[in-house]
Amino acid sequence: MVEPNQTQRKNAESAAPSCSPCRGQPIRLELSEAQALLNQLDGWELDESAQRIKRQWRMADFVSALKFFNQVGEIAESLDHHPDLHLERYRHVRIEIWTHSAGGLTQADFHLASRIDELARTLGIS
Ligand SMILES: C[C@H](O)[C@H](O)[C@H]1CNC2=NC(N)=NC(=O)C2=N1
Repeated sequence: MVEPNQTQRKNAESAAPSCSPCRGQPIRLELSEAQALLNQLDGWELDESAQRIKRQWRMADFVSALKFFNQVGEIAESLDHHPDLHLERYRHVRIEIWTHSAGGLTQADFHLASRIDELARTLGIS
């Protein structure tokens, strides 16, 4: 299958209802809704406040971690939804996602997380 280019992907994402919190009034999820969506992801968990989701990976090395973050950044830009990226102790990465404008979790966070999972699987780091 031919992969869509960045513009095609952006157009497709613009039509995706899961990204509406990025553009309109963000709808904050109830805890039970967030937990149900969390169950569909690989390795993500709620943080202590239950207002964010987070996942961590150990990369091969520092450069691999930076490359991973660059690719995550491209996904974030295409969705206009941006995660908090942490790189500590040489190769330990942690990503936290929440919707700033909602002060908590929305569907857009889970959509972004699933795209990051897809990338991680492609890179063989899941
Ligand atoms: C103007 C722009 O669309 C908004 O600031 C977007 C950008 N990326 C974002 N990312 C996240 N995680 N939450 C937001 O509320 C958010 N808002």
